[in-house]
Amino acid sequence: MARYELVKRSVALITLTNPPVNALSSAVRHGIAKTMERALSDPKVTAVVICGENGRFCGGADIREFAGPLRGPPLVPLLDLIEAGEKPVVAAIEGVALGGGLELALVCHYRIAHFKARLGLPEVTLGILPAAGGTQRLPRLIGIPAALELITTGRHVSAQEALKLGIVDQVTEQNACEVAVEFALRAIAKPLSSRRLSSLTTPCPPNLDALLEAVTMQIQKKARGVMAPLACVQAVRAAATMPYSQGIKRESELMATLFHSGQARALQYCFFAERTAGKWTLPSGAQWNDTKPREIRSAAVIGLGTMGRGIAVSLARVGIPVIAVESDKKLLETGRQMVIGMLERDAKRRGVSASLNLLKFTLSLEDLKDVDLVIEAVFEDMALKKSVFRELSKVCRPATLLCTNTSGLDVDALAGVTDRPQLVIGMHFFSPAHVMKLLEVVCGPRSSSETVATAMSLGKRMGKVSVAVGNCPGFVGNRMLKPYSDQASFLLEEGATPEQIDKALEDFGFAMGVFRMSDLAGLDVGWRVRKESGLTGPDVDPKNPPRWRQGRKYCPIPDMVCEQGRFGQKTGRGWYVYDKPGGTNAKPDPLIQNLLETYRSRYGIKPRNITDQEIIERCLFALANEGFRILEDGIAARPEDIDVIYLFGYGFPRHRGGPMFYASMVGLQRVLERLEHYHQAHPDVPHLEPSPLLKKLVACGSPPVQKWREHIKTMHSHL
Ligand SMILES: CC(C(=O)SCCNC(=O)CCNC(=O)[C@H](O)C(C)(C)COP(=O)([O-])OP(=O)([O-])OC[C@H]1O[C@@H](n2cnc3c(N)ncnc32)[C@H](O)[C@@H]1OP(=O)([O-])[O-])[C@H](C)O
Repeated sequence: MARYELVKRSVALITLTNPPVNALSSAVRHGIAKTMERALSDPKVTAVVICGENGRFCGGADIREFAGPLRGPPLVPLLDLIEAGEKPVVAAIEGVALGGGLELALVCHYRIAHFKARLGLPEVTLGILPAAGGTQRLPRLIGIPAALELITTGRHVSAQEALKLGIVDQVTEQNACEVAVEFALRAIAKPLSSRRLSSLTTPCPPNLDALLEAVTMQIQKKARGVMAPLACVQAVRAAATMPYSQGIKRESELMATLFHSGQARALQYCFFAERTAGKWTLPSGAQWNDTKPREIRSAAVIGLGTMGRGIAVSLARVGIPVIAVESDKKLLETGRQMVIGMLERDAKRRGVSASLNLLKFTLSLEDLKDVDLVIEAVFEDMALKKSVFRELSKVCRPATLLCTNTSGLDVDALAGVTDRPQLVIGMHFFSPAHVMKLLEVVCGPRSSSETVATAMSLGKRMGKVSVAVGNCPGFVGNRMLKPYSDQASFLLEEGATPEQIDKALEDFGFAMGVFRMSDLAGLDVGWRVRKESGLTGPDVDPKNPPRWRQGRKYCPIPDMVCEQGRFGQKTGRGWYVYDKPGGTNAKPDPLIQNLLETYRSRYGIKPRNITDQEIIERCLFALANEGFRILEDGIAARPEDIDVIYLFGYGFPRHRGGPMFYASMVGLQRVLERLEHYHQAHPDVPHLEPSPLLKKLVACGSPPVQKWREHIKTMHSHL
C-alpha cells in the first residue's frame, strides 16, 4: 500500500496507494514503515519524498477501521520516526492532506502543496481529535490562535492560506511531486533540527488563559454539549504548556476519552450516512451507478416567492442560465431585485463576480419552450400547481423535465396532468433554498430512472445533500415532523410551556426548539394547511368534539394562537413575543401563559409537572416511530436517508446522529418500552403506538442501524 521508487538516482519516492483517498489503513501504515526503513537505511538515498496516488496526498486515518481493534503499526511512533530521521523528507501535497494526512505532512521536514490542494485537521467533525501529534505540532508551527481555530473547527484551508499561515513551504501550479523531488535535492545539505516541529517551543501569546477561555465559551455557545472541540482546546493547551513528550501523552489521553464515546460514533455514522444517502435505487432495479443523468444547460423557476428566489440563486451561482417567471409585473420586479441582491451578496462573500448575465425575468410561460428543466415554486396549492403543470405541458418541448418544489403535495397527481409523467419529479428545497443544504428528491411511481438521476445530480451540482424519497403526504421530513410537533402541543395541554419544551430540545442539541422554530418559519403556513385539510376553520363539523378530529386526538392550541393574528417573528408575536415584527429575540409571553391556563381550565385539564426526560422521549420517540413506519412503507430506502434529512433539513444535532441513529443508541428495546408506556397513557394518539418494524427489530435482537435494511420487507416499495 505504499510504492517505493528511486528517482534522480538518490531520492526515494514513496507513494501511498489506497484509493480513493489514500487513507492510512493498517496496510498503508505498514507500507510507510517498510518503505521509510528502506529509504533511511539505503546509503544511495539522500532524501525522501512522500506523495499520494491519483493526485491525492492522504485523507487521514481509515475511518472504517475505527470500529475494530487496532492492527498494524500505530501511527504516532511511525511519524516520530520519520521526523527524527537524518535524511530530509518532503511531503508533496496534491488534492487533500486531511487529519492523519496532514499529521504525516507535519512530520516531513518540508511541505510543498499544489495550488488546488486543501489541508486541515477535520477530526473534530468526527467526534475525536488529531491524535497523531497534530495538536502538538501545528501550534508549534503556526502559533496557538491559528492552530486552535483550525483544530476546533476542523476547517479545511486552501494551499494559498496554508502558505500564509506557514503550514506549507511552497505552493506550486506544477506537478507537486516533481517540484518536491527538486526541493529535496536542494535540501540535502541543510540542517534538519529546526525542521523537526516536535523539538520547537510553541510560540505562546501573553494572554493564553484568556484566549483559551474565550474559545471555550464560544464553543459552549455554538456547540452545546459537544465534547470534541473542548477536548481539542485541552490538547492545544498542552502544546503551549508542556514539552512535546508530555503533550503527546495528553493528546492520547484526551483521544481515549473521545474515541469510544457515543458522540464519536454518531458523528462517524453521519460521515458515512451522508455519503450513502446519494446512492438511490428504484423498485425497477435502476440505481445511482447505472443511470446516466441528463446534462442540464438551462433551467426555469416559476414563482419568485421566498422559495423560488432561493432556487434561482442556487442555480445561477453554479453557472446554470435561469429564466424566472412571475405572474404579474410588480411581483416580477420585486423578485428580480431580490434575486439580484441575493446573488450579489453571495458572490461578494465568496470573492467571485456575480453571474447576473445568467438571469432572465419574464411574465410569460411561453419563454420556457426551450429550457432543459423547470422548477415550479408557486404557492402550495394543488389546483394552482396543476394549472401550471398543464400549461407547462403545452409550452415546453417534450424532453423538458418538470419539477415541483412542494413540501408535501402529491407529485404523481401533478404528473397525471402532464403529457410526460415520466419526466415529472419533486424537488423539495428547504427555506432559505440558497442556504439550506438539504434537497428531498421525490420520486413519483412514474418518474423515470433518468429523471431521478438528473434531479439527484442537479442537487449535487447545486451543492445540496440530495436524498431520494418516495411520494406520500409530507414525504419523509414533514411527515415525521407532524408526530413530533403534535407531541409538543399535547405537552402544552398537559402542563408544559413553550419555553420549557424548547429548552429541553435545545439542551438536547437542537439549534432551536419546536416553538422557536415555528415562530421563525411562520405559524400561518401550517394553519392554512390544517384549514385546507378540514382540521380547523369553518369546515369543521360543529358536532365534532372540540379536541377530536378525523378519528384521533387533536390539539387546537396552535390554531387558537393563529386566530389571534400571532404568526411568529414576522408579526412580532407567536409562541413568544418579539421586540418588533421581524425581531428575533424571543421572550416568553404572559398572554400565551394565560391562553394555556384558560384552555386547560375550560377542558378541565389539571396541569402536571412535566420532566425534560418526558419531553425528549415523547417528541423524539414519536419522531423515530414515524421514521420506522416510513421505512416499512418504502418511502425512505434506509435509516441513513432519514437521518441525513433530519440533520440537514431540520437541525437535528449531528452529535446525536439523527433520529433513527439516536433511537438505536438509546436502545430499541427501551424506545419500544417507553412508546408502549406513553401509548397506554394516551391511547387516542396513534403516533405513540409502536410501529411493527420497531417491534420486529427488537424481536430480532436490536441489530445496528446499518443492518435494519435486511429486516425491512416492503411489498410496495416506493423507492
Ligand atoms: C484520527 C485521525 C484521522 O485522521 S481521522 C480521519 C480524518 N480525515 C477526514 O476526516 C477526511 C474524511 N474524508 C473527507 O473529508 C472526504 O472524503 C475527502 C477526502 C475530502 C474527499 O471528498 P470527496 O467528495 O472527493 O469524496 P468522498 O465521497 O467524500 O469520499 C470517497 C470515498 O472515500 C471514503 N473515505 C473518504 N475519507 C475516508 C477516510 N478517511 N477513511 C475511510 N474512508 C474514507 C468515503 O466514505 C467514500 O467512500 P464510498 O462512499 O465511495 O464508499 C488522525 C490519526 O488524527
